[in-house]
Amino acid sequence: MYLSNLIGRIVEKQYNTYKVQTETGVEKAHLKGKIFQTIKNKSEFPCVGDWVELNECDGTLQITRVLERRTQISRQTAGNVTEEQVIAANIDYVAIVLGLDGGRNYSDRLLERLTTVAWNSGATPLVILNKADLNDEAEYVKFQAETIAPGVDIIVTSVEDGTGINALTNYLSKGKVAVFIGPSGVGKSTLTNALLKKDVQKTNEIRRKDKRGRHTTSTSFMFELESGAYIIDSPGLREVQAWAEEQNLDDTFSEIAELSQYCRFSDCKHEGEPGCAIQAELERGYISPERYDSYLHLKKELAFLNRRKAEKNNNVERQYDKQFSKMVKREMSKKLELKKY
Ligand SMILES: Nc1nc2c(ncn2[C@@H]2O[C@H](COP(=O)(O)OP(=O)(O)OP(=O)(O)O)[C@@H](O)[C@H]2O)c(=O)[nH]1
Ligand SMILES: [Zn+2]
Repeated sequence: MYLSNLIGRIVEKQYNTYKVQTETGVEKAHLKGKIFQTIKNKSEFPCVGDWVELNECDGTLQITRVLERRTQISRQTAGNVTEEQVIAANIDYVAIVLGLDGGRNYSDRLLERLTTVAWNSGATPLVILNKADLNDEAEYVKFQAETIAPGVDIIVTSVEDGTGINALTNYLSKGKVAVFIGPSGVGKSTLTNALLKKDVQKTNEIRRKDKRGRHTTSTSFMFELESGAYIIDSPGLREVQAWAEEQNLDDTFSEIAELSQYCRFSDCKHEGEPGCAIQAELERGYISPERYDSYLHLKKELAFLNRRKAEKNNNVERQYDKQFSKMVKREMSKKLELKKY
């Protein structure tokens, strides 16, 4: 039997093996060889959350096409290559989880960085300040975080005593997809388990498998909650390296973006130019020096990333140029040879 143009959604990815949710259930699927001819870079490979077209041939499913993504969260490929790797697609919320238990589990700078990555995804960023039971000043940290991530909803939670779990559940209605990002140990898996309720056992099994092979596994999952919402858990999202555009900084640092229209020069870099509105507000104390430094730092980091991206594109173009000139030479020499006769 041969069926074509079935539609499914990828719910699990391990290297190049996929599991796809179709109308009839979850099934294994492979990439159709032909798809490699149309894929130009790593970011176009199907990932968890992608809607795909499938062919069924003798009981095996083949992924033939990835449908256009509404949103996507990416990171930089590990190592020195500047390449975008999409980790999850068609997500509605990027939930940035931070811990209120002190140490490295919360910092304004980390929040700025992760908010920038979240804005770049096209999904709605959401901040979860977890472990409220371990901090008497949770509401104060929330207040502070609101100034660091303007325009982003912030939920204070504790899996320990149940604080905020209902508030979080309100976002996760039928069909919505959320991914948790944040440093290790802030409670991402614990939160997932709390949201899953009935299916705790199942997650634990999966988590154990995941934990055992943390360094070797690359399995990403999409879990369905009772409400019909989904949560994506991916090792790739645990150590998210910034992959964003400079313009995403305007969302993260919206007050700086707004103020910069009052700078004397329209291309003001806010680094000591005369008539700089940012500098003026910095002196008045409206913008903190730490936030200003963080802004410049992230801006430089993203500019660097963009330069490397551009260089890479140039290299690709140069390669095409080389191939083209080789082809021209070949054609020319053919013509010359023809002339000889
Ligand atoms: N007191 C308290 N402890 C919590 C809370 N949430 C999680 N924990 C504990 O924090 C520890 C780390 O939680 P995990 O869920 O493994 O953290 P994670 O973010 O998934 O960490 P990685 O899997 O390494 O990325 C565990 O011992 C949890 O029991 C909370 O709200 N309150
Ligand atoms: Zn300026």
